[in-house]
Amino acid sequence: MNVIDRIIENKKVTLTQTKKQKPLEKLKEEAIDIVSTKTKLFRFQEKLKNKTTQLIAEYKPASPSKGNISTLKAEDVIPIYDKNNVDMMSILTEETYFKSNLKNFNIANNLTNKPLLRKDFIIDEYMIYEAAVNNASGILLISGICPNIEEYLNISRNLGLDAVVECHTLEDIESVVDYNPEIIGINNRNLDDFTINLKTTKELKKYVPNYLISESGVKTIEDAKKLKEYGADGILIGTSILQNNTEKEIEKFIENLINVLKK
Ligand SMILES: O=C(O)c1ccccc1NCC(=O)[C@H](O)[C@H](O)COP(=O)(O)O
Repeated sequence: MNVIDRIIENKKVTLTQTKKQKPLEKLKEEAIDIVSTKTKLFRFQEKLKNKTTQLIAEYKPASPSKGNISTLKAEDVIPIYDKNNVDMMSILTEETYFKSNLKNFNIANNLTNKPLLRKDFIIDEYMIYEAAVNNASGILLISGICPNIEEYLNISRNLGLDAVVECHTLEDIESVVDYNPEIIGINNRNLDDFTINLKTTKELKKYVPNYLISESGVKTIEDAKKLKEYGADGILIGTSILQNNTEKEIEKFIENLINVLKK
């Protein structure tokens, strides 16, 4: 079994337990209540309308491809992202391989007003309602992993959540384009072998009908500049930000990223 299959199997088990504590119908009611009081919906799209490339900084303490990345806690990292003016944030909520969780998502929500993406492997509508209840602005739906992109896109839209539909190949895009996804995330990382190729964004840009977020594999400021030149509306970066050891180094890296993306 490869890592992705193991993540999904694991998620099925934890979801069964979570649903016992709070059944879907109850969660749906809570989500609908919360959404009805929200003044701002679809905040990712709102940001992506900007002419400059948006920086989405990710909180990701570990990953299957890198192992442990950072020992910094969400409460240390989110204020650094917030005060250094990243545009949006992505918070991993997968526990086993990425060592983060919904608790970190809530910590982030308490420490910033910026739009937050719930980054996880969404395999059940339950997880979308959970994102809404936890005040997410967006969720990730991965082509080839999400069981029903069309239905889940519609659930997200009804909840005022932006769905980033992640694709890695032209076939992935072709399989979702008829559902008119507002945002496509082009993953530069191949999830079968974890190799990175930033040109994936360049090659697939012309097939993306609306907004494009380029995900993964930015190591240097030069890499971010390239993705901007390829036409990304937003760039999602995790590892290379968090591999910096000190607050000062993280700040400097973000400042340099923003300088190239906002030029
Ligand atoms: O990052 C991984 O190793 C990984 C492995 C398997 C599935 C997903 C994975 N990453 C999820 C992501 O989408 C990235 O965290 C995100 O795009 C940021 O990437 P990076 O800047 O390379 O950390």
